[in-house]
Amino acid sequence: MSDTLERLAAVLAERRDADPQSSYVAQLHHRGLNKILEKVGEEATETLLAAKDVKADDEQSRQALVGEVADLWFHSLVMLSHLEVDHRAVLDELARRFGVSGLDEKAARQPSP
Ligand SMILES: N=c1c2ncn([C@@H]3O[C@H](COP(=O)(O)OP(=O)(O)OP(=O)(O)O)[C@@H](O)[C@H]3O)c2ncn1[C@@H]1O[C@H](COP(=O)(O)O)[C@@H](O)[C@H]1O
Repeated sequence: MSDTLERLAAVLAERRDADPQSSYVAQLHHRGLNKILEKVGEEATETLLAAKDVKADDEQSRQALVGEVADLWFHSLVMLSHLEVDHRAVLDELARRFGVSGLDEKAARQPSP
């Protein structure tokens, strides 16, 4: 997965200066942050709707969710690239959190009564 992310992130970076007529990603960069955020929001909503439709014995509904999450991850990567935030910082943050229980992390954040 990480290799695919690396390769995709490299393409997204190249597209920052590409011709919007010939590339969807260049078109998004050209249209600007608001358009990119609109797409992220749209894909997040489509992900929620697809997730609600998943049925255990229905492979088609599971694949539909996979497709929507791929759209969401893709547009989130375009957003990071547009803002020049290195996607590896997100991977590093997940690695930093690895093994730290969400419950323990939350308890450490809350002031004791
Ligand atoms: N992974 C993707 C990818 N996933 C989804 N999409 C596009 O994202 C869009 C999804 O938006 P919608 O379904 O809402 O489609 P739409 O209604 O046409 O979108 P809007 O008119 O609202 O903008 C579609 O056009 C998809 O083709 C992607 N476009 C590109 N990539 C990757 O990015 C690379 C560079 O793409 P280009 O910049 O187009 O060469 C490609 O080689 C791929 O690896």
